[in-house]
Amino acid sequence: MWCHRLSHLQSRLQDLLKGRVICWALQQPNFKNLFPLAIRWHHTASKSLNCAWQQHEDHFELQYANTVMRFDYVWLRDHCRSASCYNSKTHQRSLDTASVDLCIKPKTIRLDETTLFFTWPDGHVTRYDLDWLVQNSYEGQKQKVIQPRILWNAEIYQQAQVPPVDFQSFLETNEGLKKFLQNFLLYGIAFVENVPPTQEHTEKLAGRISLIRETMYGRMWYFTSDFSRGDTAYTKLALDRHTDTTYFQEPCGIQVFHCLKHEGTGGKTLLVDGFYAAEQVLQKAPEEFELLSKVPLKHEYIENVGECHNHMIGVGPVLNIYPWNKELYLIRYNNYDRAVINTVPYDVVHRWYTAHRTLTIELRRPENEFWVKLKPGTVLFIDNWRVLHGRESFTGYRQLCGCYLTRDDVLNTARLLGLQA
Ligand SMILES: C[N+](C)(C)CCCC[C@H](N)C(=O)O
Ligand SMILES: O=C(O)CCC(=O)C(=O)O
Ligand SMILES: [Fe+2]
Repeated sequence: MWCHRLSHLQSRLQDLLKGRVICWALQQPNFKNLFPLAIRWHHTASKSLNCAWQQHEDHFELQYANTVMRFDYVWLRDHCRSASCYNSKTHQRSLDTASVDLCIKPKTIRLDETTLFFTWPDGHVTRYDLDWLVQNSYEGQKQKVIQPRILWNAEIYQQAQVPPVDFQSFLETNEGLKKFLQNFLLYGIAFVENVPPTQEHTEKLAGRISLIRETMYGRMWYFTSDFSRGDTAYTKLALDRHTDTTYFQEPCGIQVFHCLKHEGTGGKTLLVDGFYAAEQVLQKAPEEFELLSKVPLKHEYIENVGECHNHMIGVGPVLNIYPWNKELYLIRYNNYDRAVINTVPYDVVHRWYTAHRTLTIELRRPENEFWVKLKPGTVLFIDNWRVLHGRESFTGYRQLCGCYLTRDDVLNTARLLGLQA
């Protein structure tokens, strides 16, 4: 199962390398071979509809829209959309699933046009629209594109010439906002220009797409190299590529940076697409990719500076993938904040270090590094679940403001504007 998925991803790496949009949908297995030939199928009267179904002992099988689907009877009863089972105003289930007999089977099944009618033993009737079943079945879902992304290295990103969105159009038009979010979803980074260089305007910008995620650093943060907090970010030192807040159970979804002032040298920002690097690992060493996605580790933040006392711990693997389709959705990579490894037995930990090295080599390839000098007026949004950031050491006075955003609310805004997220 795992190997099947890996080879499928590998075969599309050529596309990735060219920086094209990729789809993460699984290949559909050939169900035809799974069934004996002597099955009595119910076919639709109209040939054009091209639908066939049959009632098995423990499941219902449907062929429609070039998809072979199998449904469990409890699942079917649980997804009844009748007025007594489902509130279509609130989109919430009213049916108590625990009241459904786990051995339930329909008494009768009938098809009328494009609607299936199931009559259950107690006389309750459920209707299913055929298209609804295709869209909501496991098999139908697997064929869907999940999140279109353009994985990038420096050249791919620069050649794409993604235009920054103007402050006014971002704030005042849905087109501007949508364009911005589209770029953000595709690349994991996006820029807004001509922003008045103040904390208030940065906050206004953030509020347009999401809720600000308040953390122990505050709601909006505003920092210089004064070591006011117990973290290297508050110094002039260089910071290697990393994602932030790896020590939260759910790392912050989005990071917003606005450089309000810099009188000095250095201080360029480094950006690296973590998903691009992970794909390289998947291609070159699939078993290492798998290990990085399976071994949980702790990250930790211990602070005792002045009035600030914090101790945060987050546990999870470096690569987080959805179990049902193996889509990578979150990279947790911060070598500064990685805690003592005590969740991994000795015979696995060495292989883990090897896998971590492979990923680090990919993340550090100069061709994967996109460097940019942040200037007052330009606000950078970073998908902290995908793109790593870092900075060059610097001299002089440098002032950065920004905030974290809740990921759910950014995606909510994107969906409301009609984007796939
Ligand atoms: C952005 N801001 C300056 C507020 C916080 C910096 C947090 C730094 C921490 N080591 C981490 O990577 O999470
Ligand atoms: O100073 C910078 O440019 C970024 C520092 C950093 O990594 C952070 O604040 O999360
Ligand atoms: Fe950071």
